[in-house]
Amino acid sequence: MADCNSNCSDCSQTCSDRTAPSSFLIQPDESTKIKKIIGIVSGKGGVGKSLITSLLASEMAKKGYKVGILDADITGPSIPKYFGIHEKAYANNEGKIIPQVAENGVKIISVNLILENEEDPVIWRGPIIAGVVKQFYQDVIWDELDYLFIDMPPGTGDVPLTIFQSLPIDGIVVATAPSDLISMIVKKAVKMATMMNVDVIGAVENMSYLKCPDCGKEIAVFGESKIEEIAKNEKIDTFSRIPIDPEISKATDAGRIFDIKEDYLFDIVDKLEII
Ligand SMILES: Nc1ncnc2c1ncn2[C@@H]1O[C@H](COP(=O)(O)OP(=O)(O)OP(=O)(O)O)[C@@H](O)[C@H]1O
Repeated sequence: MADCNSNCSDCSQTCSDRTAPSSFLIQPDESTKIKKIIGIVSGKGGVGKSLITSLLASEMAKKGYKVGILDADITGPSIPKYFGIHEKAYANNEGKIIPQVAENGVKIISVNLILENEEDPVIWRGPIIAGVVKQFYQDVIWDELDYLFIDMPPGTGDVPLTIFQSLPIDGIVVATAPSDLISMIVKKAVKMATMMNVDVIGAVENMSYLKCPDCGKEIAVFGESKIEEIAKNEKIDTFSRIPIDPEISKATDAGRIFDIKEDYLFDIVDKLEII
């Protein structure tokens, strides 16, 4: 503009500087270089989002990538337990947080690594929780990562919204389970991502079936799989199914999720390599 004095506070013109939407994106520490940030979302808690996050991270680490997990499920953190981590994260001289590193090399930050007692409940209001998640991105020394997976809080509320607005998320993986209720709520999560201009990389149906150990027949314990229908309706081109597998509960209870041999998520993993 011809008569612009660069001081918007004493100018009433409606120029492009004033109308351009301001970005809420936050920056990580200057030593941090993250190539891809992937959120794992679910419309509803209890579908196995943390399991899917842990399996994806472990598969990518197995392929030789540098991987981190930011456990943003602040009120229900399960990631450290799945990787057998009980030590605390600590701060360096500059007050930056050093994440814990699992046996398979995956770097992890979670509220459970900073609470005095991992059984203590987190009774914080939304803005405080969102602030902690932002700190886990800004103030953690992640160094160089090929993939940072974010175990998002369930639902489409205040905290997931803040994460979508503040972190440069490259794509999401949607966690679901074979139930009508969950399928309906999944659509909300997908719509939220679309409204935030975030790509949906794929969907995973957890507890999709149980394989009979004697005859190999697939039993639809929680009802027939809905994943193909969801993928078609929501135009998601990649999906995987995880069965109910006693090896999974054994591995998570033992803190050794990286011992799971079956690559149930290979379709999603392949896609993550090319996005
Ligand atoms: N497919 C599965 N087979 C066997 N056990 C499973 C399976 N999925 C989840 N589990 C077990 O259920 C428990 C809860 O899983 P997980 O933490 O992933 O889900 P959640 O925290 O309830 O859900 P979300 O992370 O979506 O809020 C874990 O102990 C896990 O081992």
